[in-house]
Order: sequence, then C-alpha cells, then structure tokens
Amino acid sequence: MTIQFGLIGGGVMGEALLARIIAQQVYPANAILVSDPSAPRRAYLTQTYGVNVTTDNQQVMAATKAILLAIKPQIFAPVVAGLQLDQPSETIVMSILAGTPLQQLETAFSQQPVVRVMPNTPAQVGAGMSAIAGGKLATPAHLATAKQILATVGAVVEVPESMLDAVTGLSGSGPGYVALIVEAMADGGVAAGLPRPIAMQLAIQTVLGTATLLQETGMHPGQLKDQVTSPGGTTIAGIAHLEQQGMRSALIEAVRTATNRAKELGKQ
Ligand SMILES: NC(=O)C1=CN([C@@H]2O[C@H](COP(=O)(O)OP(=O)(O)OC[C@H]3O[C@@H](n4cnc5c(N)ncnc54)[C@H](OP(=O)(O)O)[C@@H]3O)[C@@H](O)[C@H]2O)C=CC1
Ligand SMILES: O=C(O)[C@@H]1CCC=N1
Repeated sequence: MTIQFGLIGGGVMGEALLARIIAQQVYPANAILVSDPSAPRRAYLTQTYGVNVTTDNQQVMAATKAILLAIKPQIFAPVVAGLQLDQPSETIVMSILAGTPLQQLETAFSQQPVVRVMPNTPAQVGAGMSAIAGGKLATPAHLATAKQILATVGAVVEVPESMLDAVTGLSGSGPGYVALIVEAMADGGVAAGLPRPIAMQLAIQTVLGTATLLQETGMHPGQLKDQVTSPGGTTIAGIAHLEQQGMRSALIEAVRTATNRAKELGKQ
C-alpha cells in the first residue's frame, strides 16, 4: 500500500500521535511508515499498531500526505541533512521539536509546506493541547490537515510562531509541573496520615475536577479559590503557606525559564 503518513522518531510523542491517528482512522496502519534507530522500538511499534517500520528516514520522505518529525531537537541538523526533496511536494512536514524555528525547518524542507507544532503528553489519552504555526508554503488547506491530525490527540489552537516557545514553556512542559504538584499533594496526604493509594487518588481527582470545573464553567480561578476559602478555615491557612513559600512566583518563573530554554534549543 502507498505510504500516506510518515513518522521520523517513534518515541513517546510520536507513539502518542500514531496510536490515535490509527484509532481514529485518519490513516490506516498499513499506510504509515515509522523510522526509528532502535530495533526493539521498531518491533514494538509494528507489533502493537501494525505500522511499517524502517531505519531509513529517506524512505519516510516518500509519504504522500504528511510527515511528523518527532526526534529530539539536539539531533535536528544531522537527522534532516539529506532529507531535502529535489522537487516541490504537497506532503506536509509537521515538526514537534521544542525550540526549532520555522526558519530552520523551512531551510531543511524547502520544497514542502511546514507546520511547527507544540503538543503535550496528555496527547497519550486524547486530552492533549497542541498549538500550531504554519510556514510560508502552508496554505489554509495544509493547516486544516495538520489540525485534523492533531485533533486526534486533543485540542488545537493556531498561534503566531513568535508564541510557540512560550507555548512550550506553558502547555508543552506543563504536564511536568502538574505531575510534580500531584505528587507533592499526595506526599502531603501521606504526611498527614493517609495511605499512599488513597492520597494519590485524592490528589489526581482534585486536579482533574478543578480543571474540569474551570473549563466547563469558564469561572475565573480567583473566583473558584474564593469559593473554597471559608473565613478562618482550612483552605486559607493552606493558601497563606503557599503564598509565603512563593508557589505562585515559582510557577511563573518555571514557565519563563522553560520558555527561555526552548529559545536556547532553537539556537543550536
Ligand atoms: N515529551 C514531551 O512531553 C514532548 C516532547 N516534544 C518534542 O517531541 C520530540 C520527541 O520527544 P519525545 O517523544 O519525548 O522523545 P523520545 O526520545 O521518546 O523520542 C525520540 C525518538 O526518536 C528516535 N531517534 C533518534 N535518532 C533518530 C534518527 N536519526 N532517526 C529517527 N529517529 C530517531 C529515538 O530513538 P532512540 O531513543 O533510540 O535514540 C526515539 O525513539 C522532541 O523534539 C521534543 O521536544 C514536544 C512536546 C512534548
Ligand atoms: O522537555 C522538553 O524539552 C519537551 C518539550 C516540551 C515537553 N517536553
């Protein structure tokens, strides 16, 4: 069968997209070619999803609809060297590399429409958040195809490319921050005497429920906080401690620092 969709780098994020593209029948498994240097990884991907596998990135460039670049940004230059097509092609190149700017992508894939994307790990369960920015050759139709692919793993928003490093610092890296918060809240529960499994269930469901409440009602987080804080009660005592410890500014600086790191990665 003709290869329609190609994946270069079958790691965590590549697999997340692959799994849902197949499950949602955007492209059939036998029309997908994945390239990865690891033999066990290739065996796992082909056995789990029924996709074609290779070690040759050049083969993936023959895909007719879209190619997803999902390698680490640190190896961008050596991996894309030699992948340039010698004539114009309508096959979209979607890159999820943190920091790597459209300008570098468009130099490497000058014959093709390029879309820079920043997804996040909840993509694995279809609850991801992706932001996209199209390059010079990306038409509204190309962007629509990219959105259709990314919609399989969650919500999609289009932004100017200048915002993508900040997106990386916020929603790209954000699952790491939230995981840390969940783990620390569960640790607090254990410190206060709860069994670990119950503490973990409470922490996860509290984060999930709070996010769902904010999303479904459109309520401002400050209003939700006010609803929870009874005068002289427990929540304001906890919040006073968080404020004293600088949790708010720690999170603000985490997003800023991660954004700056994305910019550094793009300069390599
Ligand atoms: N993880 C995340 O939360 C997010 C990651 N990203 C971006 O996604 C990209 C991938 O990240 P992630 O999936 O976490 O990383 P992984 O390391 O899990 O995946 C990268 C994959 O690429 C493979 N690879 C290495 N060299 C080559 C090569 N020459 N040709 C083809 N494949 C190769 C790796 O194999 P091997 O391991 O054997 O080297 C690995 O399987 C990064 O650019 C990152 O910035 C974006 C948003 C979120
Ligand atoms: O940590 C990283 O560099 C990648 C990009 C966003 C999330 N993970």
